[in-house]
Amino acid sequence: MHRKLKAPAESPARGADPEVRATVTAIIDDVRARGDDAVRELSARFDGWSPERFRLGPDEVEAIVATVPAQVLDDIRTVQANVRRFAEHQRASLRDFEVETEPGVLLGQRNIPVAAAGAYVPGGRYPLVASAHMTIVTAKTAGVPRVAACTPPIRGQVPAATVAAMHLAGADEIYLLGGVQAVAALALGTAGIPAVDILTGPGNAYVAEAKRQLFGEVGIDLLAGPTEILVIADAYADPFVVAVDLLSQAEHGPDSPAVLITTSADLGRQVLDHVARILPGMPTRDYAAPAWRDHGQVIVVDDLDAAYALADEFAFEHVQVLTRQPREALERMRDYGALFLGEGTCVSYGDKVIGTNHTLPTRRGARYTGGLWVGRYLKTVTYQEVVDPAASVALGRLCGRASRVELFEGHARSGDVRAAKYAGDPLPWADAPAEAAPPAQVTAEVAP
Ligand SMILES: NC(=O)c1ccc[n+]([C@@H]2O[C@H](COP(=O)([O-])OP(=O)(O)OC[C@H]3O[C@@H](n4cnc5c(N)ncnc54)[C@H](O)[C@@H]3O)[C@@H](O)[C@H]2O)c1
Ligand SMILES: [Zn+2]
Repeated sequence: MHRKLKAPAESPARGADPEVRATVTAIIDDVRARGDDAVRELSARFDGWSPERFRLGPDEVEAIVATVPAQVLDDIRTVQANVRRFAEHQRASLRDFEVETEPGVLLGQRNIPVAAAGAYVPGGRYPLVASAHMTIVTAKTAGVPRVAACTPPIRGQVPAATVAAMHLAGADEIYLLGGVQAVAALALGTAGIPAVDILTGPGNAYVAEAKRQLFGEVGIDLLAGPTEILVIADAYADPFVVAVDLLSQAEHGPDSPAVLITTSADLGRQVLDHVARILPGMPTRDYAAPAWRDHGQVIVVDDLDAAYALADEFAFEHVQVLTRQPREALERMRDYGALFLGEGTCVSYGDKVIGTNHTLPTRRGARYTGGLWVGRYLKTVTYQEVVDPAASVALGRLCGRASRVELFEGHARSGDVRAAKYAGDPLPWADAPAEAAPPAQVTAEVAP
């Protein structure tokens, strides 16, 4: 049982809205057909930006980095070190291995970095400096040799701190280009922007939909669309902190939902009061106010069991747990992009500084994936070798029988020839090809 102290004005978005889907298809088709000419026109139309070249040369990068204050550069280095350290631990958790599963049978696994990754760094509303760390540092930690990074100009201006972060993260190519046209160019390749093998990074609904439509022709990390926050709080939580944290994510954009699930109706009411008081004075209220009005919710539940169960149904990108025993959520919850345990941390730490990746699944993608991590830039591939002829004979006979059950005579013969070569098994089909009987299908009558 639960009741809503504040219901959303709009039901939560699931999947792309048809207008976004159609716009994105048209842009991708245009880039596919006309390459760089289309990219230039689209960038002019959506971002008022159509330079001779979208790629920044080394001198331009150097000049832009030189305009960034030293403290900002220092902080970028500190945060990138945090992201790199965590990514290195993740990399170390992935092993290449080879096992002898039976005498003479060697099976192995290797993790191979993709050759080229595209890193999308959002910048429509805010210069998302931190996204550069998340995609580029992580790709480089995985060992990706070529990382091509894109970010849009912001209202015709070069986002200098973002470019500095891209450069310090180790991007091999930096393009001032955003939106669907950037994603399509990276995925499909143009004369000026060579294609990549995987596209990664967060973005608005258009960018996320573009990745969805291009998936297959190019790899993607996950659909990391408009940010979501869900707070689980009991009577122990500080309602002021809860209100501040909910609004911290509502400011991402008017389509960013913020949801509180609480066991305390009293806390819920206090949070609503604080929000009403703080929101009008927020410099980012143009985004945060409609986000809260249309997508904000405060839900009261009977107990924490109900809170965890309901939170799993939301399967939100960020889940912050402000309860007496926050670590309990580790055992109790299944569906979230990232968990933030206790008052000592918050989603903003994850977004900006702490070192876990902020590129996370939205719109219930957390049911089937976690966020971006070093493993996304690696392909886990397998190999095999049989070094004992006796083992190949046993496998060859097994393969012959197993393949004939499936009526795959050609597959069966690859097993037969090895059993013949190493153990002298007869090859009736080779000696008398015309007389070989067709295999009998294994079927059963099923009573109606
Ligand atoms: N899920 C995550 O991990 C995560 C992390 C950080 C940020 N985000 C999200 O990233 C998003 C960033 O969005 P943003 O808009 O600021 O930057 P963005 O870079 O994603 O998108 C800006 C681009 O969108 C294109 N665009 C805008 N309106 C368009 C239209 N009507 N038709 C076609 N193209 C259009 C423009 O080309 C522009 O360059 C936010 O929604 C934020 O919540 C998500
Ligand atoms: Zn955020």
